[in-house]
Amino acid sequence: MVSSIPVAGFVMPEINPELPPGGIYAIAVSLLVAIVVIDYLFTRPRRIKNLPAVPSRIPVWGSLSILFPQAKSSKDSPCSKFEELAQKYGDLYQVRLGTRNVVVANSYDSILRLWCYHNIRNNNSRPILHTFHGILSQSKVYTVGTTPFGDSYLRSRKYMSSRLLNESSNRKYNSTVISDEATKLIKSMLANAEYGFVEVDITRDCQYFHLAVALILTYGYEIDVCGNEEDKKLADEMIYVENYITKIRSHIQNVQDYLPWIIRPFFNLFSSKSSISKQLYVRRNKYLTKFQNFTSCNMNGPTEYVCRSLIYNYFKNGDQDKLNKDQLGSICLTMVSAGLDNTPLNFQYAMIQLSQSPHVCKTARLKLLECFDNDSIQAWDNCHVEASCPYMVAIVKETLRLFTVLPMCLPRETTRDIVLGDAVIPRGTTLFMNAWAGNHDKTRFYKPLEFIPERWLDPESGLIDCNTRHFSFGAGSRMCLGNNLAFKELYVLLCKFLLMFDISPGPNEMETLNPLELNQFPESIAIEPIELQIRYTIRDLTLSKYVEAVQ
Ligand code: HEM
Repeated sequence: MVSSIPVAGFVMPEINPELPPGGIYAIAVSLLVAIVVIDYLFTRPRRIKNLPAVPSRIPVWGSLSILFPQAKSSKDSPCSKFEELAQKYGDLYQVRLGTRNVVVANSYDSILRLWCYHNIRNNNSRPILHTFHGILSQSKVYTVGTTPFGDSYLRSRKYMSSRLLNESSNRKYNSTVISDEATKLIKSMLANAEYGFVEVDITRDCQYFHLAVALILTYGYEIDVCGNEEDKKLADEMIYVENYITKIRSHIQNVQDYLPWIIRPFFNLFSSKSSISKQLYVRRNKYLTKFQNFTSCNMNGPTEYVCRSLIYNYFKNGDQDKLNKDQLGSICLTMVSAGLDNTPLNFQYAMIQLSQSPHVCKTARLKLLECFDNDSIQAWDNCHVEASCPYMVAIVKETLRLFTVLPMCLPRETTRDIVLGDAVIPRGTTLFMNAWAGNHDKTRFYKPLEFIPERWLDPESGLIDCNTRHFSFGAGSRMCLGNNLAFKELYVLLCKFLLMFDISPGPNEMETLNPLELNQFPESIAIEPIELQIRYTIRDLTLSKYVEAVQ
C-alpha cells in the first residue's frame, strides 16, 4: 500500500511496512521462481541419459541432505543412505548433489564395472573440492591421493611406487623395518603387563608403530615414543593434526563443496574450518620441516636408516630431474598422513573380532606355526619375510573387508567418457564408490556382517582364492598405493600378537561388532570405533623371555 507525504514541493511515496499477506507471497513466489530459473540456466547439472536417477526436487540443493545434516547414528551415515537408495533405483544410479551430478556404485559388480575392466584408465582423476583444495591446502602441495590426474600426479605416484613401496628390494627392507617396530610395540606391552596380561585399546600404540615405520622409510628418522618424552609429544602432535585434517577435508561432510561458489561464503561464515585449517597447516609444516632438516643434516654421516631413506636417496642420486621439490613434498606428506589412522583402526578392529573368536585364534596359531616347523621363535623372527600363512592372510583380508575403514572410499573424476550399456557417463563426472556396500554385498559374501576368514580360502587347496576381492583399498588405476605396506604391517602385527598373546575381551561389554554401529563419528570419512579395551595375556613364556632380550 503506498501513501503520499508532501516534501518541499514534491510528493514522496511512502512504503507501508505492513505488507498485505498477498505481497509477502508475491515476493516469496518471485524469489522461488528466480531461484528455479537461475538453477535451470546455470547451476543444474546435466543428467545422464539411460542411467537411473534419484529425483531431485529441490533446486540448487538436489539430494544434498544425504550428506547433511550431520549423521547421528549408523543409519544416517552416507554409505547407509546411498545403499538404501539403491534398493529403489538399482545398484548404479546418478544423484544430484548441489551443482554436481554424482554417479554412485553400490554393489560388488557395479564397482568392478565402473572402476576396473575397460574403464580402468577412464576414471583416474580426483575432483577438485573447494574445502580441501581451496581452503585447506593453502600451500597447494597435496597428498598423492588428492592430486588431480596429470603429469605431476603420474611422476609422484611412479616415484613413490618404485623408490619406496613396491619394488621387491624396498618391499624386503620395509618388511624388516615393520618387523623391528612390531617387536618394539610388543616389548612395551610386555613391560606393562601385570599379572601376565595387559588390557588396552591398541589403536594409539599402533599409530606410534605406523608412524615409526613411515618416518624411518621416508627420512631415516627413528622416533622413540617409549624412551623420549619429546618424541612422544611430537608423535601425539602429528597424530592429532593429521586426524583433524582428515576429518575436515572429507568429501562426504562438506556440503559447501557441492554448492554454487556464490553461496559458499555463507557456509564459511558459520564454520571455523578456515581458521582452524590455517593453524593446522602451520603445525604440520613445522614437523615436516623438522624431518627434512634432520635428513639434510645427516647427509654426510648417515646412519643405516638414513642411508636407506627416500629423502637421502633422492639427493644422493640427483633425482631432481625425475621429481621436483613440490612433488617430493607431496610424497612426504602422503607418507606421514596416509595409513596413520587406517592401518591402526583396522588392527584394533581385528583385535575386537579375535577377542570374540577363540576358534579363529586357535586355528590361526596352529596354521602359522605349521609354516615354521612348530617353532614359535623361528615364526617370530621370520614371519615378516613372506606372507606364507594363507590363514593369516585370510584374517587380514576379512578384517579389511568387514571393517571397510573408508566406507565411501575416495571420490574419483572421469577423465574420458565411460560407456555403460546405453548410458554414456561424460568426462568430468564425479564418481562415488560405496565400498561399504560392495564389501557387504550379499550376492558375493555369505553372511556379510560375520567375521569368516575361511571365505577367502579355496576349500580344496587351502590357499587364498584369488577370484574374490574387497574394495577397502579402492580399485583400479588409483587404488591405494600403500596397500602392500599396510597389508604387511597388519600381517606382521597379527602374527606376532597371536604368537605372543591370548586375545580375549577386556572390561568393556561389546553390544555389537558391526563397524558402523561401533563408529564414534558416523558422518566422518573413516570409521573410528569407540574406545574398547582388549585383554592380551602372555601365552608363551619362552617366547616372551626371548623377545624381552631382543635389542
Ligand atoms: C589399511 C590401511 C589403508 C587403507 C584402508 C587405505 C585405503 C585407501 C583408499 C580407499 C584409497 C583410495 C583408492 C581409490 O580411489 O581407488 C587410498 C589411496 C591411497 N593410499 Fe591408502 N590406505 C591405507 C594405507 C595407506 C598407506 C600406509 C599408504 C602410504 C604409505 C597409502 C597411500 C595411498 C596413496 C598414495 C593413495 C592414492 C593413490 C592414488 O590416488 O593414486 N595408503 N588408500
